[in-house]
Amino acid sequence: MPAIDPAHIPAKLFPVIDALCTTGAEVSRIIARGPLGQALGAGVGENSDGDQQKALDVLADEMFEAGLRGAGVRYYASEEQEEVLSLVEGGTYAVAADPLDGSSNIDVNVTIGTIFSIFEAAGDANASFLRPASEQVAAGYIAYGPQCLLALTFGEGTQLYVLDPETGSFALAEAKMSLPEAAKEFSINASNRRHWTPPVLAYVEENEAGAEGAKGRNMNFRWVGSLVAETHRILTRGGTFLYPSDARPGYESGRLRMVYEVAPMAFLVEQAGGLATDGTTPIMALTAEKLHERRPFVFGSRQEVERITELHG
Ligand SMILES: O=P(O)(O)OC[C@H]1O[C@](O)(COP(=O)(O)O)[C@@H](O)[C@@H]1O
Ligand SMILES: [Mg+2]
Ligand SMILES: [Mg+2]
Repeated sequence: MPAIDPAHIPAKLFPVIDALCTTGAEVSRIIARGPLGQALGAGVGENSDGDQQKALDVLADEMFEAGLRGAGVRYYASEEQEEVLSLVEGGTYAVAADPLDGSSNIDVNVTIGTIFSIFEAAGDANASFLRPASEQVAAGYIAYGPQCLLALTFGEGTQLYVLDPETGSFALAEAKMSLPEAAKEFSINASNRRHWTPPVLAYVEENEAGAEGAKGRNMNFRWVGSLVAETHRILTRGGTFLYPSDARPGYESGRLRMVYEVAPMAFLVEQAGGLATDGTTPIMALTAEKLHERRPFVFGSRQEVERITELHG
């Protein structure tokens, strides 16, 4: 039995998507065993961005690399690897991944995930990924939460699948996700308030003023610390997410990485009817210049993202 219902997946891409799902289901089983298995949240080193690596970051990276190699993928770029890995000579696709997103939540049983972006392989390893986000042929995330979910796009809407624990295969739950145009919730790491730029502070203050302010309605606040969980909530019931640039050293372009976090999430969000920008410019119009480069990231309900752009004007 394939690891995902093939009905809505382009045939050419099916082996790659099936490998991502097979691996995702295995990662999900390891996470579900938690402390009964190996110490998933233990620190084991540092990645090229200087982030601490947890045991599960490294394990998930190895598992996705092996799965994609088995599916004939040409190039694999990962948050956990300094350089692009060449997997299978002559392979058609290049896959970038954040194998384990939300590492700080591994030990506390809060939703974590895997994010991936797929391009057709280009002339060389780096050129396969350093290109406009609009050239992605597919993107998705797997959310390891109360349910194990997969959101997936091929540029014709965003599909939602759920891993059926009875069969071990992802089944279609929603053929076309639709992100509400108006938002009732916003998400930003509020502990960085003193470092924000004036437009970001102005947006948050508008939300805080609620019904008594210019906005004329109340906004609720949420911060999980897992981009995958945050994106899934916003795709489901609307909202906005901001990880802007701020005045901390090293945060000139925010925290999130363009190639394997920002670009794939932007593709999924826009295909569900939302907007995704760096504060002003649509992410899908941007091109990464370096594999691990960061980008300020703002996405979510259309009306809110437009308001944030206006405040930056
Ligand atoms: O530490 P902060 O500022 O809350 O940042 C949280 C953000 O960092 C991330 O955890 C980065 O991802 P990784 O766990 O893959 O490094 C995002 O999932 C999340 O949105
Ligand atoms: Mg991440
Ligand atoms: Mg990660």
